[in-house]
Amino acid sequence: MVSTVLPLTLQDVFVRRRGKRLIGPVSAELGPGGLTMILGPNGSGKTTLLRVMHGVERLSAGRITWAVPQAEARHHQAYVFQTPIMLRRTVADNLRYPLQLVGAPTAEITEKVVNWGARIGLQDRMKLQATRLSGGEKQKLALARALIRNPQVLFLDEPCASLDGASTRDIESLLTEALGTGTRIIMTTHDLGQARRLAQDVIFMLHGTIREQGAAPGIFDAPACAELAAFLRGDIIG
Ligand SMILES: Nc1ncnc2c1ncn2[C@@H]1O[C@H](COP(=O)(O)OP(=O)(O)OP(=O)(O)O)[C@@H](O)[C@H]1O
Repeated sequence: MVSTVLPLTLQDVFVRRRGKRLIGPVSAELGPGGLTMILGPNGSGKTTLLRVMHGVERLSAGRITWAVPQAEARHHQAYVFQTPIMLRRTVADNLRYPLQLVGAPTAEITEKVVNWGARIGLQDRMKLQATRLSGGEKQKLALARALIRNPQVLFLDEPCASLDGASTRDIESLLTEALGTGTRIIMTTHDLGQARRLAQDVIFMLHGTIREQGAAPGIFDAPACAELAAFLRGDIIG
């Protein structure tokens, strides 16, 4: 897949709510390809930054631009929340829904739903209410529902929080496959092992600003700032 929506550029972005600065100033450019991991302590602004990039957080100042108009860029993005939101419908219907929204042909929908149901190991539970799945199964379904439309850019907010090792491995496999087909991934995690396994580059947030940014694995082995070094050691910072 060749990305047409990237690069994504943030220029002096601020988000303020009720007199409090959540993030800012933040400037960054994200080019095509690869996985950017946003790291930082609780409250450092990771989720806010992700939501800003996805265009669902109102800016107080600054600019966000894509290579195409923002409305068009939105069509090529998907966002997976930390707590997966299931439609109160069957597993198959959850997979079908994003394809129906874009008016995909019925034969294509059927084929993709069967294919993705099998890829996430739910082929025997396609008629089960999605709300009855386990946490790990729900998160895999949420990810499949995001990937089924083959987005150019995928945002994920802590997709493996509170999942066990097996579910985390399954999710990471799906992400690696998506990367292989050209999907640009931007995500947050508190799991430093996962960050090292997946990241091609890192944005380290502290107090609402990007404190450090750089390519992996170098940034893990030789962080420039003391705060990132401490964070990677597992020290409590912030
Ligand atoms: N709508 C809002 N109004 C006021 N404050 C908010 C709002 N949304 C977020 N915040 C605050 O902004 C700060 C950044 O929040 P954010 O969720 O982006 O951090 P985070 O790095 O993702 O944290 P965590 O690791 O705990 O998920 C926090 O102090 C949070 O309480």
